Amino acid sequence: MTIQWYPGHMAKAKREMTEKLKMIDAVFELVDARIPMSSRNPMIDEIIGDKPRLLLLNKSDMADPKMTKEWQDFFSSISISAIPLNSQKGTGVQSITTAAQQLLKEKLDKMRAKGMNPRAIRGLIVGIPNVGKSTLINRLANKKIAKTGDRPGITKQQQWIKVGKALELLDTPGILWPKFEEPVTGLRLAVTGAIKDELLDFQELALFLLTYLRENYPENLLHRYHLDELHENPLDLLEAIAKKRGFLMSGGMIDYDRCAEMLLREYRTEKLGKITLERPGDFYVFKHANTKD
Ligand SMILES: Nc1nc2c(ncn2[C@@H]2O[C@H](COP(=O)(O)OP(=O)(O)OP(=O)(O)O)[C@@H](O)[C@H]2O)c(=O)[nH]1
Repeated sequence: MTIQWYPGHMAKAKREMTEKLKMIDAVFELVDARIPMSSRNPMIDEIIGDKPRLLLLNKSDMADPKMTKEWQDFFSSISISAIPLNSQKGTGVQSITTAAQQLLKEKLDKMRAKGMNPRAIRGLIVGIPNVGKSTLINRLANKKIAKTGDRPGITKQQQWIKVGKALELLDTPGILWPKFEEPVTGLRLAVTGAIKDELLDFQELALFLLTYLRENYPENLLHRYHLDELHENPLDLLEAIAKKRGFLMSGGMIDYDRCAEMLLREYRTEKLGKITLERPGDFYVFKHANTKD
C-alpha cells in the first residue's frame, strides 16, 4: 500500500502549532481508541515539548473496553494520563476539565499561594484528520462552531471557547498528519477509515484485518459470518465469507473485491463488534518527552 506523504504538510502543521502552543497551558491530544498508537503523529512529542498534555482516547464506544483499560494502564505507566471519550455522545467529556486541573495542579497551587486567582486553563485540541476534533470542540462548546477551513487570504482572529469557568479552548484545532515508517501503522489507520478510501487497496486491508481478527477476535468472525471453521490462510477465509454471503460473479467466480469492501464496512460500523486493532504489547519502543533515552 502506498500512501502519499508530503513533508510540506507536516512542516506547515508544525509551524502553525508552534504558534498556538505559545498561547496555551495544556495540549489535549486526541487519538482513536481503536489504534491509540497508530493514530498519534510520532512528531507530536517533539512539537509540544514539555507542555503538559492529556491523551484523549476518542471513539472509545467503538473500541474493546478491556483493551481500552489496558491502554490506559499502559499510558499511566509512562506518566501520561489517558481518558476514554465518546465525543459524539459526550461520554467522558466532563472529566476533561478536572483532569486538566490535576495536570496543572502545581502551577495553579503556586498561583494560589501568591494570592492570585488562577484564570481559566487554556487548552488546544490536536490530532490527525477525522479523529473527532471538531465533534469534541462542538461538544465542549455546547454548540456548533463553524469549521474554518484553509481559505487563503483570510486571516481569522483566534477565538476562545469557554468550557465552564475553569477551561477555555482555542476554536481551531491543531491538525497533525499521520506519518508512519511501519506499513502496519498505515494498515491500521486505513482499516479504521483515517485514510481516504480512494487511496486504498481493499483486498490488502481485508486480508490484514482477517489475519488480526482470526488471532484476536475469532468468536466475532465465526458468529458474524456463520463460519464452521477459521482457515489459517486469510485468502481462504475471505473466500469462505464470500461464499456465505453469496459474493459470486458470473461463472461462479468469487467476488473478492466486494467481499473485502463489505468486511471493511462491517468493521467500521461495529457489525463485527467492538474491536481494538492494536495492543500495548505490540510496541516495544515508545519514545516520550518525559522518558530519558
Ligand atoms: N463513534 C464515534 N464517532 C465519532 C466520535 N467522535 C467523532 N466521531 C465521528 O468521526 C467523524 C470525524 O469527526 P470530526 O469531528 O469531523 O473529525 P476531525 O478530527 O475534526 O476531522 P478533520 O476536520 O478532518 O480534521 C465524524 O463522522 C464524527 O461523527 C466518537 O467518539 N465516536
